Amino acid sequence: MDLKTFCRDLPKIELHAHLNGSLSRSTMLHLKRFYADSGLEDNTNAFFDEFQIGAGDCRNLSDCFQVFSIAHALTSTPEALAMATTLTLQEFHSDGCCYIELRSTPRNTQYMTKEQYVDTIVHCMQKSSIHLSMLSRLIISINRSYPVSEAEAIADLAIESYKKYPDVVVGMELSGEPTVGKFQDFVPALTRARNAGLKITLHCGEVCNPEEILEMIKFKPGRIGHGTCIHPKLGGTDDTWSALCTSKIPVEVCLTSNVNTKSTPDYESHHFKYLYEAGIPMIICTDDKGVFTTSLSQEYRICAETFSLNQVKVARLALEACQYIFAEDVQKTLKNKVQDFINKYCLSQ
Ligand SMILES: CNc1ncnc2c1ncn2[C@@H]1O[C@H](COP(=O)(O)O)[C@@H](O)[C@H]1O
Repeated sequence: MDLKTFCRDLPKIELHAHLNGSLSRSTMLHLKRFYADSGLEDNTNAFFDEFQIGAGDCRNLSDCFQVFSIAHALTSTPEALAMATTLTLQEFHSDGCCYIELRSTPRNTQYMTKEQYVDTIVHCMQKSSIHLSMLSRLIISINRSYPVSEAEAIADLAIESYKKYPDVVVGMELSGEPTVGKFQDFVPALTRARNAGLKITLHCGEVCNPEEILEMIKFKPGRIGHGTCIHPKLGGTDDTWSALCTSKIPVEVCLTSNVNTKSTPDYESHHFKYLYEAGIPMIICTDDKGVFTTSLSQEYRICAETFSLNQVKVARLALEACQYIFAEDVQKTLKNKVQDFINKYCLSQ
């Protein structure tokens, strides 16, 4: 089997995908049509064509945050949000994803409350599990550039939602513009959520900030996102790197996102190789597949090609990812699914 087909057919696990960053061009066009048909105001036309960040784009990480507002403008009603969620889940499924932890930041809009926002996504996930052979779970996001009081309100909502939908809501995460806000301010909200049973993942080391990285590792999250500037050669220090190596916290690796936002100069110098060599658990993820025009199978293929991994090694990445999902009750089922694929297609290698 050629690598492209192999990476598409391999049952994969997605653990770091922001809903509003994952809307494909096709989904955005559906949403624009829906807004037009419903007579809702759509002021995204001027920005829409600039939406996707392609290779060679000169935007950096900060610029990239502006593009999320375009997606937000098209997911402001429960119907549009439901459409965005359903289409995005279908796309991940078509790409060979068998389990996804989709994450999103609840927002009050003119048309819905934060509670309705969460309910809408959860209902789409419940419905999709009937039609798709993919399990989906929700991680509720806190945006670090919002006031701490907002984070506290989201923690309350996350705890309530976890009680209401224990089979769907699995975690809470901290994301948003990494140069804004202080991690320590969000520790009380994150701790409350964790004490209530939610798993935690943190965007960590997306920019150079060794002090914060150490604080985050000390917090012992279930996983971290990116981990770009932890190795001493990439903006980290000996202390940050040794803290990660000792804690062995699984890292959600987003290759194309890091290259496109210039957090990493190119694929070859991506920290994947340091993590891989050090035996730090990793999960290949997309981050914002709409913004960066990528897919989960493409991320696996890029990883295999860049770091010369054969198909067995690529499949092992998917198998190991099963250990780091937040829904522990389905780990075994997923492992068996990936193992069956390996037995069928990799035994001769
Ligand atoms: C590129 N790297 C990144 N670093 C940090 N936060 C990011 C991100 N990519 C996305 N987000 C976070 O996800 C939100 C969009 O999805 P939701 O509205 O929550 O579904 C963004 O507003 C940002 O807070």
